[in-house]
Amino acid sequence: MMKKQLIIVAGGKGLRMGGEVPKQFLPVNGKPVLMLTIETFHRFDPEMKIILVLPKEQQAYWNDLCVKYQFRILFLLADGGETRFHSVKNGLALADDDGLIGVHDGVRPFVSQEVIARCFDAASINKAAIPVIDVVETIRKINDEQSETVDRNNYKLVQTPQVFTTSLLKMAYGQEFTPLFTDDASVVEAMGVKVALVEGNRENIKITTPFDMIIAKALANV
Ligand SMILES: Nc1ccn([C@@H]2O[C@H](COP(=O)(O)OP(=O)(O)OP(=O)(O)O)[C@@H](O)[C@H]2O)c(=O)n1
Ligand SMILES: C[C@](O)(CO)[C@H](O)COP(=O)(O)O
Repeated sequence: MMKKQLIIVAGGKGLRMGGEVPKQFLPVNGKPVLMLTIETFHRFDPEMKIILVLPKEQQAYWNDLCVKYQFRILFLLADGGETRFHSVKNGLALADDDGLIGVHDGVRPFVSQEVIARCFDAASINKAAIPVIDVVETIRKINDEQSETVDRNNYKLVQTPQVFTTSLLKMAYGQEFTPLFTDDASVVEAMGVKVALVEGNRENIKITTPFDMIIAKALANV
């Protein structure tokens, strides 16, 4: 079996959430979101090496939270960067060179064990795998002043964890940044590598806005 590593990115500003406390530290079910996310992956594989990316200025607060909540899962800490791309790159610098590596948003605590397994299994065969779900609403494309309905069957919503062979991801993150790199698959694809799609889970929301916190609290009680 291939060795597994994981980068959890929580280095963003959370501007769309707003508020004083960064969204990854907001409590859901009595615990900071980020702890729920880390626990989910530790449950999947307690041997997995976890690299957590956090803004430098939040690291002391996080360490205090770990003491307060008696959080015992081990992780390495890397500094957040200017964009998600730069945060992942900082995390990758602490990763070993071999095996598989996943990248997961710290604010997606509800990824299922089945989806994590599916992503790692597919990546062990295809080198690159990401979870996606169907679009459940009609999509409209805006063209200047006009707009038109497009066929939603041509689109998928993309989630994390996005899993790759570590050698491939390290090579991909050696490329120069472009704003089109909004996830890890887009970075790998820029090298001409095909990414396999596996089924994600609808609960695997990215907690982005205050509305998502309402959903998160409801999901935690299901
Ligand atoms: N410079 C950045 C930007 C984003 N992220 C992480 O990437 C994930 C997805 O980003 P998103 O949820 O959209 O977070 P923010 O960029 O923080 O949100 P916003 O755009 O509202 O400021 C989050 O876990 C976020 O912390 C990161 O590690 N470093
Ligand atoms: C990586 C991601 O979660 C895939 O859906 C997403 O692109 C990150 O969110 P952002 O708003 O683009 O930072």
